[in-house]
Amino acid sequence: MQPAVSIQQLEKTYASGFRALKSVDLDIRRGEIFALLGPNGAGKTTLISIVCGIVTPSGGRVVADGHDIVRDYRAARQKIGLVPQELSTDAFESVWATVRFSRGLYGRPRDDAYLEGLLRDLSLWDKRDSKILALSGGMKRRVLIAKALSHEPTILFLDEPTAGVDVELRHDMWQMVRRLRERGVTVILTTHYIEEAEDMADRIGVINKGELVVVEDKDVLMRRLGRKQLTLALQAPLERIPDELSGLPLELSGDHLSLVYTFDTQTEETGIADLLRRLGTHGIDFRDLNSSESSLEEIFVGLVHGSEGGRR
Ligand SMILES: Nc1ncnc2c1ncn2[C@@H]1O[C@H](COP(=O)(O)OP(=O)(O)OP(=O)(O)O)[C@@H](O)[C@H]1O
Repeated sequence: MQPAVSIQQLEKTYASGFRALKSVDLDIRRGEIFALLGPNGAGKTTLISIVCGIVTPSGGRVVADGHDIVRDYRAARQKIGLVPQELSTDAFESVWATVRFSRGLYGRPRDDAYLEGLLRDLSLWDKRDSKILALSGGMKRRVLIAKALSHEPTILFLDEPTAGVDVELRHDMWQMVRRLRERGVTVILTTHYIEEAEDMADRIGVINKGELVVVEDKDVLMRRLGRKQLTLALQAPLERIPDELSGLPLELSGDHLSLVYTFDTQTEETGIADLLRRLGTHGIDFRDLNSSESSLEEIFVGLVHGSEGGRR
């Protein structure tokens, strides 16, 4: 099946000479929720701005729903909805006029029933006659989403959707994203909140300094890169790890009361049986043990550090 968005060798060097994207290749599958994760300045906004036709690429090619975003700009743009970080809309217009106008901009025929449903879904129906100017920040954000969906796009971009958003809106937003996916809409969101990607995404792409460091199914990413830690609560404080055990991935806690053993979830042999036997030989007794998995956050930090030395 043709991908919803196909990005090939995408390059962006700004007029300042800054290279914001370095040969990015990425296919977004139809109907998936894709999270583009990366620290500030990584190139997330640049990437989506190019796909949405706001920023001109310096090289490479992007095809959105079968349309080349440069050669076939209007057709491509009609398929795409963008919820930007900032509101740039006519403050003196009413909510209703704003979404109707927005739909018209993309050449879609008038469909008041669709727009009514959209505003109801976003709890904006009661505010339809209010001027944007008079709305609260959260309500303005909802208007941005309504505008982005006014022309029934098949691909929706959300740029940092929940930065500075209250819990209720965040909840409504995720419900809406799931509903959109059920209808076959592809959703691409950028975020630097790991939990957001962890909660929402089917796949995750990590971008750092203009390079796509990894693209993976969320579950696979967490499994592949996940590490586990086994913490042993000791019976008695241990002054230091015996030399014979120093080759193991073992750390003594600051209070000398627990040992932490780190192992890979991928390997067949965790080495735990061996560890426990050797601890026994050294007379190190423990009263409790528990294991924990690394979070996506730890994986992310590891990836970003790992890419710092150069290309992978
Ligand atoms: N018009 C511009 N001219 C020069 N450099 C720019 C321009 N726009 C962005 N940049 C630089 O490109 C880099 C990537 O910016 P971008 O906004 O794409 O990052 P981001 O990952 O979206 O970060 P954030 O989460 O902070 O929005 C940054 O270092 C930024 O300073």
